[in-house]
Amino acid sequence: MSLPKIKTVRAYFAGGATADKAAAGGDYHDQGANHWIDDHVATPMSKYKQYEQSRQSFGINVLGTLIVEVEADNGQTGFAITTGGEMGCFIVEKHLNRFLEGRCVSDIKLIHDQMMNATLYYAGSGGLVMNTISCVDLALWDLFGKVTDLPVYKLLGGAVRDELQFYATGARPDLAQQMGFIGGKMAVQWGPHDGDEGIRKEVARIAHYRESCGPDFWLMLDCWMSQDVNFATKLAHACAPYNVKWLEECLPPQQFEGYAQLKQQAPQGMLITSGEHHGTLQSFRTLAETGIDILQPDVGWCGGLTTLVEVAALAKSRGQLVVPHGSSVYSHHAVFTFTNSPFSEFLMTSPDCSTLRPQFDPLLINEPVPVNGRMHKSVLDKPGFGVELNRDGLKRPYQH
Ligand SMILES: C[C@H](O)[C@H](O)[C@@H](O)[C@@H](O)C(=O)O
Ligand SMILES: [Mg+2]
Repeated sequence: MSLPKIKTVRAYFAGGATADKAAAGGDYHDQGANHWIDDHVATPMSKYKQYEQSRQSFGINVLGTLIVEVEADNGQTGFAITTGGEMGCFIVEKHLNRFLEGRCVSDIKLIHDQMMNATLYYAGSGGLVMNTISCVDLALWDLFGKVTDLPVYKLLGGAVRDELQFYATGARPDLAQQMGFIGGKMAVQWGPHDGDEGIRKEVARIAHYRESCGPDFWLMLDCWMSQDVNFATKLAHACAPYNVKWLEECLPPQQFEGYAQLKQQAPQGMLITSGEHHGTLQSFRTLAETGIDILQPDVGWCGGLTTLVEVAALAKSRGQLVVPHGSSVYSHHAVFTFTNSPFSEFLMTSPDCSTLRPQFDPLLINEPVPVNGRMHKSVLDKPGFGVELNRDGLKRPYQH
């Protein structure tokens, strides 16, 4: 089978700080008003009163969505979206394009290695540049699937299970349970600056949902880098009587020693997890060595599908789980092929968690959502990642 070459790459953005209104999509924090995802979620900025109520107030949604489209010389195209916006467009069109154009559509790993090494001098181990590289990598996998007429999960070696089960992230674990999810993860709302009263408030909320959801429904807390080891340890022990399954991302990404300490100090049986804001295989190796239980890379932020596959193998070698941060079809295809990913995340993007809105709505056409908390592999049986791009309102700020 002679494969086409890559003719060009184009980068667009939607939403973000230069847009006149919230646009959601890949930057799913870029929501309108009165949305659970921006309602007093604890963050490292919460100690500053003016930034305590809303993450948008400190700029969580300034980047907006980056859309990368790769066109082959036979006219077929692949695309992907992530958090990255206009600045990501510059990196794609003015730097990364040189590693793609002229290459065979199957040269995904070579292109990935060159993008990672060529940006080392300004990328560090995560953030905008890693998001951008991830988006290019995902677009290349989508194109490869379109050209070979295969879904990405089959390109990766095929499914190890017929059905995937999901927990839901949102403000209403009770509604998630009614929708058939296996668990509900809530965003922590209080942090170290709130002291023991903050812990009491978190525990009261957990106690309420334990009461309404019964003894076995999974309840988790997502701490979004907002804590220190002492607060996280105290919160973990205070929540233990309510069978909280895991505490997630208690500390900033670089505090590897803190994660190791927290894992040691956490109650027996409670899982400690992190990873969504880590990038590069090397960072995940260091994170895995802290001994935490679940690695949670975001495939649109960690280095792409090429990196996610490597992280999953690393975790598997250590008996650790890899449960990617919610990233819709971009992680579903991978998770179906990982033996150490027994479940995955569905992130509620409806404002009150009462409906199953696709995570990257409105940018992905035919974006699937779990039915009764599950998804059969056949849902993904379309070429590439199986979604099409809604081009309304996209802007291409740079050409090359
Ligand atoms: C709910 C959390 O605060 C984040 O908004 C969420 O995107 C992420 O941490 C998650 O695990 O879903
Ligand atoms: Mg999280």
